[in-house]
Amino acid sequence: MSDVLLSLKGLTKAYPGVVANDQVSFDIGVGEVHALLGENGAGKSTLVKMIYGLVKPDSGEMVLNGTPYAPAEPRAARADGIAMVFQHFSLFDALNVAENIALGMENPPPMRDLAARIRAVSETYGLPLDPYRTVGGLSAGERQRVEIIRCLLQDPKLLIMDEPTSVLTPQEVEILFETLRKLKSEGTSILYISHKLEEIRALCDHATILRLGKNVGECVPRDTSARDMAEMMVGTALKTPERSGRALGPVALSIKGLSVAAPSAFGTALKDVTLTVHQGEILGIGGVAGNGQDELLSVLSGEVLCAPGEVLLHGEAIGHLNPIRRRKLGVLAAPEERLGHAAAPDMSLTENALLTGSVREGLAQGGMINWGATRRFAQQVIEAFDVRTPGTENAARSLSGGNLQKFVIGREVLQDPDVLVVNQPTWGVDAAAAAAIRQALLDLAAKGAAVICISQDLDELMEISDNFAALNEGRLSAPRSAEGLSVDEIGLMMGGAHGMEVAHV
Ligand SMILES: Nc1ncnc2c1ncn2[C@@H]1O[C@H](COP(=O)(O)OP(=O)(O)OP(=O)(O)O)[C@@H](O)[C@H]1O
Repeated sequence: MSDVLLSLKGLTKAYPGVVANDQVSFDIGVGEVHALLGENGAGKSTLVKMIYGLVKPDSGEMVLNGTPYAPAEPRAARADGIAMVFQHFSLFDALNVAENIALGMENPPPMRDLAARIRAVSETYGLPLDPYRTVGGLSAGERQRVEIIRCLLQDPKLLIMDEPTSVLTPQEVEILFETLRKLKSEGTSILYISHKLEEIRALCDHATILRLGKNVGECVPRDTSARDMAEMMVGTALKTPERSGRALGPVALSIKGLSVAAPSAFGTALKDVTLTVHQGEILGIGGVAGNGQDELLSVLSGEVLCAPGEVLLHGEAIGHLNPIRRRKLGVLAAPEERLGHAAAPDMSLTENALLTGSVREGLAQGGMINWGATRRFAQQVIEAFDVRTPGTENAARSLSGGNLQKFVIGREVLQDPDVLVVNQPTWGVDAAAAAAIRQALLDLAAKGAAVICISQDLDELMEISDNFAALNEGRLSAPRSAEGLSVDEIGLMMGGAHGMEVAHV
């Protein structure tokens, strides 16, 4: 094996009710792309937060380049050559790229010099980016480039990436991988967290697998099948979602020629959207993030209102009805942003269950909340969707990303919707849980519900959809039967790579 850059020895970190990392040890080599795999809640984020100085281990030690390493804060980690690109970007929409990058620097150089350095790094690493563009106008992939370039300006020895490809198109993933391969060839090590096992097989030299906070094995991804890796994470054999033959019923929900102005300066206007979904149908809607997905969900859920006849439910006009009134009629939605939109981070799971469940589950009557029933409903969601948490009174914020996602989807599915609209239902969810969520959507459709599944995961859409349409700059393509649709055809429906340039590394 190559020289060791970072050695983790017996790292342990406990939270109330759960040992997030239990005696985790492994080495990351110089110039190695090392994958960190594990189910939701296995402890991956906790581990990288310890490396990046955001969380202090209860016990154990780290050795960086032969020297004891115990960063008290991220600034210390950065000074020692550790950089991290987070799942959620922390950028200011109203500022330009260079200004955003300057904000994160201890001693930013004059703007012109910084812009020149950004240009140089972006050219060297094949990540085209104009330093003077306003961040609010950038696609998700371009925003990620800002974060990556911010890291590369520090000349890191170890770059940590948490789920970097979940916001990218297939073309953008290729560009990112070229960049990472170049970094590796220069001796930079990369610690790479992802649930996308085929991507790990294509990119990573080595993988460490965590289960319930423990290191349960290592493998060479190239020589291990995705299925075997998934089974190592879960400890049992994996089930592939099964779709039973379903006959589609009458039209459940429809929109005809709907145009809606952009909700904010950086939002997307919906343009002449026409959509029909039948009872028993899963309509998959693909597209690159930021092409009107949130806006479409808001129009369907009732967060954004329109003229009554612009949205029809079983032929009845509902465009003017707010989310509560639509819920009463059976139109439920689970938005993409789980912390802050789908769930209130500081509220308990019980309180979050009440937020969307009160109407259909009868949890509040005559102005009084029935907390017993609410708790039972939250518990039911936890059990049915295998949400790993100590209990219903835990704050939504304390759940790992994937577990909160399971809660958010489960909470809607269990309310027996007539029409369910979901956006990125398995975002950040591990393979086994993603399969369970997809199966739940298929089962719901099999019972006669109409499901609209907005997602950037094309494999997911192909696995569960009956019909497929793509959103591109607020326009929805005509739907096509998902059966036999090729990736190239889908790419064309999505409008290509959204102004992306091919990397010239
Ligand atoms: N701040 C916290 N307070 C309480 N519990 C926490 C906290 N952070 C993490 N945990 C718990 O520690 C465990 C490990 O969580 P972690 O976020 O590290 O998992 P993960 O492998 O990154 O999961 P995912 O793939 O879903 O992001 C989980 O059970 C989680 O609920």
